[in-house]
Amino acid sequence: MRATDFLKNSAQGDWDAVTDHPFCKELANGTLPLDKMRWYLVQDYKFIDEFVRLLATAIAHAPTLADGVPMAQFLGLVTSTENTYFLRSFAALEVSQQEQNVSAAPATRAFQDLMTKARTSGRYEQMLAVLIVAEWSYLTWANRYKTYSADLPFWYSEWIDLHTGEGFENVVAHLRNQLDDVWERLDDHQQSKAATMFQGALSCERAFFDAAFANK
Ligand SMILES: Cc1ncc(CN)c(N)n1
Repeated sequence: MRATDFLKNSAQGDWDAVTDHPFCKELANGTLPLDKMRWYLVQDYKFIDEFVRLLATAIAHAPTLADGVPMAQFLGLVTSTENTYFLRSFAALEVSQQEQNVSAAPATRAFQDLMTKARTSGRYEQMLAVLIVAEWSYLTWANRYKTYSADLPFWYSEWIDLHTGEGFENVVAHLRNQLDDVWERLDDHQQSKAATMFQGALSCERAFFDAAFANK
């Protein structure tokens, strides 16, 4: 079995909760209350700040240029198309700079701390474990909803678009292949640390959606 399938299976309850969350269902059918989306966008932009640092560090730890290039291209997308999606959504939903400047919520802080831990671990497999959870879980939920209605507002529809499609499928496949490849060369201790990082990230994803759905 692939290491990444083994890791997912080891946290199936959280995986199912994240990839079939009511927050995503309401986002996709356009019934998500705008205040919940505003909360999510403000807090997720804080998530992105630390995510970009983690991805950049993983690129620096990639064994070869060929291993790093797909991640570098993805970093380019996150810091261009995805970044402007946030800025356009803040403007359209009238989220002022002051509202964007609120502190990170506990669920956001916990996720930032986990990403910082992975980033400063010096261990490629731990960085990959967090990146894989973040992108594979989003690909899985977003794939459920890619045939959304044509009148869905862009702040909902483009969030699905950013997490579906061939390019994003390839990013997730690449990240998974990277971890699957290094896994067999890790000792038990290193595998266990990476598994803890994977499970911790999934638990953070679940808490983040729960907090956004409860709007707190
Ligand atoms: C919390 C969270 N997790 C994952 C993603 C995927 N890009 C995100 N934007 N935010």
